[in-house]
Amino acid sequence: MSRCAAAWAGCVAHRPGVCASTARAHAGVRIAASRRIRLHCAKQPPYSRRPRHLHSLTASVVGAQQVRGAPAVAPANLAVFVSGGGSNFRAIQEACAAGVIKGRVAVVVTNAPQCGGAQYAERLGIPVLVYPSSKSAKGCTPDELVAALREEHGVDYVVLAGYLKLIPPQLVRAFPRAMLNIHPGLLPAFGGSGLYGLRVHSAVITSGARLSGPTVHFVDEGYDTGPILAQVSVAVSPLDSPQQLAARVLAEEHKLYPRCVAALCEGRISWREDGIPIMWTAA
Ligand SMILES: Nc1nc2c(c(=O)[nH]1)N[C@@H](CN(C=O)c1ccc(C(=O)N[C@@H](CCC(=O)O)C(=O)O)cc1)CN2
Ligand SMILES: NCC(=O)N[C@@H]1O[C@H](COP(=O)([O-])[O-])[C@@H](O)[C@H]1O
Repeated sequence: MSRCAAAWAGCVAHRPGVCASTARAHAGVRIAASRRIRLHCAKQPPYSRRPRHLHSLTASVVGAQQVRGAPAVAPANLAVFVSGGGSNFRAIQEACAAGVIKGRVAVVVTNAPQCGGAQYAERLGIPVLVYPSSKSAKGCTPDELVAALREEHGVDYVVLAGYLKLIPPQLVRAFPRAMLNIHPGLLPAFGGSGLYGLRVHSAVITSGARLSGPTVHFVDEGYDTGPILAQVSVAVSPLDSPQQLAARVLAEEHKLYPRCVAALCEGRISWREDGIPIMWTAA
């Protein structure tokens, strides 16, 4: 077994062999009824870099008449990164199962194989990879992780959901404008190294701020410095405990994140010339 395959086997937290890769048929699809979706069509990434599940926008002809309708595209393959309880992962998984997100969770990545998110993935039969390696768990190298996500699992988009380690530059570069994170504060405030989980809520309360809330942003090489996609505000009382504020913010996360991932999978995000993303809703 090659080092890489061995690494893949080694970095599969629960069992070797994973191969849900995707021989997804690209049935001929209908031309998008662009009039139905007010999509500000910014420059799309070059065809070769467009997510595979959006490649197959070809016309299908029924009889003599060309049929026009919403594009029937294959569901996007998602990689979800977790470190803790996994409630955001669960919200995304449930939204995929309900058809709210046109995607499927193809693989989960964690630095903590015993965490609640990884255990939930195992119960659903979703492969779990370990990144990075730690004293207690052998994981992938950055290059092995990129190869596993791209080649083994055919991942189109990466979704960080309570993941607490730095995503390496190799992975950031491999998924341009295709990797999201959710932060439990209103970036750019209350973000960056050392600010995660309850620490964010403690800092907000200590500051006396009266508003907080989740931020969904694209991921770049720094902690919480990528372009912001969406935010929701939550009232803060000076009498709040960090746990009370965390619960209110988390409830909004579970609504906001699936909406953002759905927009990403449906191509309903365009980009301002200066690199600010804009999320559009279907008409
Ligand atoms: N390249 C990127 N990687 C990650 C990002 C990102 O924006 N770019 N976001 C984080 C998630 N996050 C906030 O949303 C975050 C997570 C963790 C930390 C942090 O300070 N971590 C500690 C280690 C914590 C631990 O091991 O328990 C640290 O690095 O010292 C800050 C922000 C995910 N990755
Ligand atoms: N900076 C990263 C960070 O603090 N992420 C936060 O960790 C929690 C994970 O909960 P979950 O594991 O139940 O989804 C969520 O509140 C998420 O915003």
